[in-house]
Amino acid sequence: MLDIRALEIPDVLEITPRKFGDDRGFFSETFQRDRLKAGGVAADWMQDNQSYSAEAFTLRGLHYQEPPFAQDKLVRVLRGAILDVAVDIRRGSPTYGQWVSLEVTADKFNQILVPAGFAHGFLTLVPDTEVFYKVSAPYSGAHDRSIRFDDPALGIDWPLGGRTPVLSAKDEAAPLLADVANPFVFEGAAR
Ligand SMILES: Cc1cn([C@H]2C[C@H](O)[C@@H](COP(=O)(O)OP(=O)(O)O[C@H]3O[C@@H](C)C(=O)[C@@H](O)[C@H]3O)O2)c(=O)[nH]c1=O
Repeated sequence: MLDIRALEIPDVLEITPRKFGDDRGFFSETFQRDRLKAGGVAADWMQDNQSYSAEAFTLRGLHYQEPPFAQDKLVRVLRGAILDVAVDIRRGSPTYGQWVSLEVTADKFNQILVPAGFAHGFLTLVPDTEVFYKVSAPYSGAHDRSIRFDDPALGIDWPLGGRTPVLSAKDEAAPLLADVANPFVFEGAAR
């Protein structure tokens, strides 16, 4: 069993797998291909990624890979909590340049599905946060792109409370959406 909920941009989904609790703890099928497929999420999952961020207010993003290495991403949190953000960068999309966010946490046990054609990033809300995600295409450094997390054209409301986030050198130097090569074109809603 799987709870699937469309977010404000309906190609972005919150997915919550069933959790079976008992005296020992719990059990859950955190990924089940056919059940996801039945819910409209048919990706050829290719690679699993895990990242650990030591500090709260670590911001990774906004990232995407250009075709033919564009990735759907299915993101969950093993430890800690993040605010996950997806930005629609599909030219011609009715929601082009708009973003959605979702708190994804180990406690909520939820996941977010971010399709290809979206730039993706997250902010850790607590220290020692571990994120685990499946992607539908392998990593290609030559196709990897970043957009500035604070691009004024996007106006993402990161809950930083005036703090400067911990960023990689790559993300620190990232260009604005208007200045990146962006080959994505809207071809209708994914589901
Ligand atoms: C993403 C990735 C990175 N790497 C290497 C490249 C680099 O030396 C090191 C760290 O890479 P990054 O700084 O890009 O890691 P990070 O900033 O965590 O990048 C990730 O951010 C989130 C928001 C995403 O959406 C992911 O797709 C990915 O872009 O790991 C791989 O070998 N395979 C991969 O799939």
